[in-house]
Amino acid sequence: MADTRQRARRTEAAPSDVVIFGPTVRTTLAVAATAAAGDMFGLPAYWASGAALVGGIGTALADVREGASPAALVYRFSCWCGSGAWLTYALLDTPWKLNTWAALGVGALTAAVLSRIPARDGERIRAATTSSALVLGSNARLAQEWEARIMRVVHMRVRIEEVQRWSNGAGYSLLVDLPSGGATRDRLASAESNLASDAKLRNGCGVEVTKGPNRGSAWMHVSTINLLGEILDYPAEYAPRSILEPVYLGGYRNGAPASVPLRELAGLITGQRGSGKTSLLHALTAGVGLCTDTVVLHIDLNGGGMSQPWLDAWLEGEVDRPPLGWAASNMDEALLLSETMLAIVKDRKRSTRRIKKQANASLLPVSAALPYYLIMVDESAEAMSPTSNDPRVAKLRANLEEIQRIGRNEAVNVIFSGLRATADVVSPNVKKQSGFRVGMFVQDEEELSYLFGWNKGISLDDLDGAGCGFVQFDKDRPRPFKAAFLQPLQIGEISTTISARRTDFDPRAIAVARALTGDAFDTRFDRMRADFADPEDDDDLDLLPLPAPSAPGQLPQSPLAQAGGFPLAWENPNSIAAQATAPKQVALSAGGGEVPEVIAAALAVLDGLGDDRIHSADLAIALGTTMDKLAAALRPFGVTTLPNKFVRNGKDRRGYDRADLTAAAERHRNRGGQEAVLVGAASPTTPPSDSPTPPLGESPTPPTSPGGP
Ligand SMILES: Nc1ncnc2c1ncn2[C@@H]1O[C@H](COP(=O)(O)OP(=O)(O)OP(=O)(O)O)[C@@H](O)[C@H]1O
Repeated sequence: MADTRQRARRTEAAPSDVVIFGPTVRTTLAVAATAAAGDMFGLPAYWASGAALVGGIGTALADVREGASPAALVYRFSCWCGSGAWLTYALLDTPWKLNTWAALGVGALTAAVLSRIPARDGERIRAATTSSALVLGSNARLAQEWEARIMRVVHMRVRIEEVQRWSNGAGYSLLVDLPSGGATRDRLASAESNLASDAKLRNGCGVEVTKGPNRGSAWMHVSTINLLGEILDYPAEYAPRSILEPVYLGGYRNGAPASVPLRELAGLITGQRGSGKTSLLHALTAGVGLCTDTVVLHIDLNGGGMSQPWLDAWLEGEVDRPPLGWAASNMDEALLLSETMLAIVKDRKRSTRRIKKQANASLLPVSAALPYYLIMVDESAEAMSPTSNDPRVAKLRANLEEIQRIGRNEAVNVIFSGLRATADVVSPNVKKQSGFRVGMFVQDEEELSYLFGWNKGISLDDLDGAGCGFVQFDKDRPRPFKAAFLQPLQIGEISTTISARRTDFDPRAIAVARALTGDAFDTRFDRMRADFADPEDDDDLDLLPLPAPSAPGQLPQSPLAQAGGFPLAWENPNSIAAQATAPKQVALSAGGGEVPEVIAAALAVLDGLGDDRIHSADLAIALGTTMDKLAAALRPFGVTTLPNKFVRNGKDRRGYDRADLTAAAERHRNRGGQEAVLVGAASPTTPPSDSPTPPLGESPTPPTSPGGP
């Protein structure tokens, strides 16, 4: 179909005979007229040779600059030499002889016949463009400009076969035909950065070279508007899917979705602190968790930050089970998890032979009844460091590496995430086994080289701060991308969706786990609850400072919008308009005065929403705290969640009622702030009643910037 279209365009654009022969006839008449006039006025013959030589050299230089093909260059130079030679001869003798005019006629005919050679140069570029006359002109110019640029920078005489403008307006792609003689795509790719600088692209924009339709061709993607500086919201569309489909990570510069085929590819994610690794792990947890044939397991030995937001709704009793099949936040639990999963992989190798045979598949067919397990390991240094002296670390590392090595077919996969790809964080084996690699933003280009190898031509200038990175699949070149961003409120939403519909460990895996661990497998959720829940008896909770809601001016502004209303243009992987899921911005109503700050803030949130009820998760997010802490802060004032769930935004959950909050404020006023005094007395850190209380979520010292420019 595409071929047919292209052929049709070529036919449309083919120059007519009039177009080809016209210039030849005009040039011949001009040469004849010059000869006649020169003869009449006695013009010396050397003027003719000199003018022809200068004209020939000038045309050849212009052709080289514009990247004309060698054949076209030789043709045009020969035309100048032929005309010059004839004119010189005619002026030396006389043009008024039959043989002399006949020689000019033969020369003109030869030139006309061969004139298709240079015409083909323009033809192929015109053929590559769309039918719009306006676009045709600019695309042809663009093609010529890049042919000349590649000649100048890479010394390759390429042909641009096709120009495709991106529908989001942020750049274009060029189909490059490499010259014969063994020129490789890699040579072109290694000059990506040089080409971007020659083209004077804006900061954050760049050139990317990817595979073309054959080995002698390449696609060159040129971004002219920096989409990586934009926030890309995770799509608010949670339809059930399968791990056999690629999992959505974010977007490439041209707005196309960046997705990873995780059924068979193990992964490694690196990036300095604050680069957006955890956010990317959230996107992966969401993408894999929403599949109906998967179970996600987390290991995070550095405080469990990766798992916490996913477990909050379950810890608050909003759902009956966690969205994660297992989450380990300490070494003992991680060891138990890794040993269990290793035993499951080994058992699957034996027990699933018949299933594979029946399905006539070499790869284990996964389903809700026989799920795929993904183990995600955050902060790998704690879990995996080959230089650690702790024998438990060595054991955990050995287990996870073995699972990664042998678990592909059996559908048990591992993704590691760490600060660096150096041997002190992950062993070289993990790097080798990981067919899916991500290098998030770093300050030092060397860090990317540890992961992707040296001399890959990738440059930090291609990235634009936290959330940006390079992604590589197998041996493909690393490509810049922007990870999709999940706000805590959206994690809460997705976690309840996953909890409600995810599959569970298959019966055979449960039997293996029980045989290995005894009760420990069945009681893992109890331990998770103990590890991840907030302490119940924290008397300071009601004194938590209230958050200062961000004013709209503090929200990140789209540079595209600033630049003149250019529409934000990330393609939605599900072709469904993504909805922004940022927490609602609310203004604190005045009059906290005698009313406890937490009650005043909750009422302000309801005012902002224009509603009388709010789900606990939504209120906690709006106040920048957890549901546990919020419940504990409201309890002393007699405010608890309503006994029954209610529906908001299509979700049926528990939450708070405005009437309870107003009644609490009233009671508090009438009692002269008695509850606060009682609660506050428990803590020596209680501020005096007349000192201004900092807002909930705001720390006494301002948090430092998360790194990255
Ligand atoms: N995809 C993204 N889009 C926009 N901003 C992002 C994105 N990812 C991260 N950020 C910003 O960067 C901050 C740090 O992100 P994150 O916590 O994921 O980094 P990290 O690499 O895991 O850091 P650490 O190692 O310290 O935990 C976030 O709070 C957010 O402000």
